[in-house]
Amino acid sequence: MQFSANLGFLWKELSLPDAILAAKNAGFAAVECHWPYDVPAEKVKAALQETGLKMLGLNTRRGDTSAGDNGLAAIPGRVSEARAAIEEAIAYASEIGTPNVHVMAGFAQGDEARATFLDNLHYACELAAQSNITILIEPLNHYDAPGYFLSTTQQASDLIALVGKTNLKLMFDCYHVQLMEGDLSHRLEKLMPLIGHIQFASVPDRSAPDHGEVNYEYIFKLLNSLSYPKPLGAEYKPSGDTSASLGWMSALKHA
Ligand SMILES: O=C(O)C(=O)[C@@H](O)CO
Ligand SMILES: [Mg+2]
Repeated sequence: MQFSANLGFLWKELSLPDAILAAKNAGFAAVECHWPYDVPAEKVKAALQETGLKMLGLNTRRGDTSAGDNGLAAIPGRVSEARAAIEEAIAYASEIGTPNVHVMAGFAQGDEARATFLDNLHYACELAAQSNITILIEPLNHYDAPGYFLSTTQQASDLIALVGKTNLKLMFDCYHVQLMEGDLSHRLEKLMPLIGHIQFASVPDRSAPDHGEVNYEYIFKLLNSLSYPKPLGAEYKPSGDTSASLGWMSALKHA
């Protein structure tokens, strides 16, 4: 198994370029991040080149977080902001060689939100295809993100079918899926053709994946048996120093 360090949570105290170096030194095969926009893309690109790591994914900007925004793409009346965020994310990803962009839906419910999300996803997929980029959508759990538009894998599968683009995939975050739906093994097997990236953390406390209600040794063995080819995203919140939280890596690498 190979792992991707999610630098939105790991080595958060370091600048993004330094966090990339730390991930390399700790033995990660790749990195991913949340919102890299405060760092010029050339600096991130230089760190990726120096380490030989790929940045597997990044997110669209969330909007005005001080006003509570958590994404824009499903919010009726904010289409031009949502599309600007999509354009910015695709341009940044394309500059640093990132293959996936997670388009964040935001807090909204109902038919108008769904229609808005579908239109914006269509727009994002067409634009991303020009740079060979995949668009990801990620169901988030109701405890951390109450009222978020996208909360289940069923909803995500329906949206992917409706948009009908081969570069629209599911971000299967085991942490969120376990909290909302459980049945991880069957869901991973069933949804494998739709999955663009997988993330993990302990459940329910979202820290290192060496305790809690999910047995990741079992899950990673299953992914191996399904020949899942990509690094798995370690997106957890270390309870202290990131480097001291990595005991799980050697234990799970050979799952
Ligand atoms: O919270 C998560 O899980 C993520 O993957 C973020 O990128 C989006 O909030
Ligand atoms: Mg996630």
